[in-house]
Amino acid sequence: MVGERYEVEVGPVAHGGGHCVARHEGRVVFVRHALPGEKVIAQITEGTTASRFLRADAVEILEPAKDRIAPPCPFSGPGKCGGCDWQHVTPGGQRKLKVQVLTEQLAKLADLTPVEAGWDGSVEPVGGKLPAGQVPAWRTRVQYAVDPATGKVGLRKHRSHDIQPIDRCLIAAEGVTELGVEAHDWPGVASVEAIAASGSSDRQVVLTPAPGAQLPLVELDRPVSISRIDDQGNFHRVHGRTFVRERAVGRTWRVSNGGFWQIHPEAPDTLVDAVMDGLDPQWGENALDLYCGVGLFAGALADRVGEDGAVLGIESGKQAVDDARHNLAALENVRIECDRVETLLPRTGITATDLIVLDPPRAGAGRETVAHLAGLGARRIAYVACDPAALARDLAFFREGGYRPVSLRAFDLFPMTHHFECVAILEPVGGE
Ligand SMILES: C[S@@+](CC[C@H](N)C(=O)[O-])C[C@H]1O[C@@H](n2cnc3c(N)ncnc32)[C@H](O)[C@@H]1O
Repeated sequence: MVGERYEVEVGPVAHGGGHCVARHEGRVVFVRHALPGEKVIAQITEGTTASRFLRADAVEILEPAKDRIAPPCPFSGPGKCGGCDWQHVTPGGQRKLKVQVLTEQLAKLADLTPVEAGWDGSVEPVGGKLPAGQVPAWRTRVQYAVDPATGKVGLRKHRSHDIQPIDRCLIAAEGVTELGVEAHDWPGVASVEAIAASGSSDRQVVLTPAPGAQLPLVELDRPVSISRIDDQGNFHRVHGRTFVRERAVGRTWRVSNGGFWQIHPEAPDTLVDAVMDGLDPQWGENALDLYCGVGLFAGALADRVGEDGAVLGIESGKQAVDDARHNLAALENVRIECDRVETLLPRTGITATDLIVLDPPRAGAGRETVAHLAGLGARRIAYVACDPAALARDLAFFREGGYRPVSLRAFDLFPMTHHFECVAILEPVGGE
């Protein structure tokens, strides 16, 4: 089957892999590099005659959609780099696809229309609208793979360990490009993560050595800190600092190796603004910041609830907790606990709070955690989500707990890919 080609009519975009749904002889085919409404030649990339569904790449476009453009990136296309899904789509067209995905996930998993979710049905562009064919350079963290045969970096192909060699990533932030990682040889290295902090000149590379190899001497085009990851996933300083300083929401944030920080430079301010607008924290209120990372939302909440209020952050990453405590050390009304939310919440003894922010990983918070949160009687809850399916599932659980979304916003914080970020504000059903 793999390698066979069929003419198909392309149906709607599907959640998750940057692909659209088509059918061949009754069987679903997930087609990448296609757009809804197109007629294409799809070449099968995965599946057998026994598979429930097939995967394919659109290798020839017979009838193009009006949102199709020539991919500006030479490394994008069938069988090439798996990093971007939608280089072949206008910026507006990409946001339309994201709108369709969110609409479908809300309907399917939460039984909500956009209006019922408090959503205006748009995915908001971030950082200004760009004309078709121009690519925003937004990725402040890029994970390169190294080809062991050549020592040159590249990016992984879609659903593959194979590497597409590259000499430039168009979505990489200027600070990452300036490091010149692509121009160097990396013998003995399995992967290179390049980080360019926003609002500071901190630059860092994190190297994963190939098994049994010695790290090479690294000389890049500008000063850079270097760390390495051992085979247990622990970070070690090689040169310079083991953290970068990011600037956002009026503060400087220490983010150590392995700690979470939003990749788009405008994401922290965009998301904090959306959460604070939605929650409208009042002086003296108590708030929870769950899955708090290095303390982004906790800091903003603490400023607003003031010394009469209190904020508790919970985060499971030990290094992120150290960073959060360091970043917010000047705020006496903030406490950060290191544990898993689902483990710690039932043990905190907290039975009520005014406000909750939760920003869980892709899997979402899940039924039990949501049920616990719904029992705390919060006036408002802000749910920050990087996966629309997990958001929709958790919104359905919140409904069981007596909460409904009163507003939902979606932000195009990962242009050229199928990813986007949402902020939902929930209130108890029945109001105040
Ligand atoms: C999407 S990030 C959000 C971080 C932070 N709110 C921010 O915007 O910078 C999710 C965070 O949750 C943490 N995490 C993952 N699973 C967790 C769990 N079960 N309990 C607590 N924290 C968890 C991760 O380490 C990560 O820092």
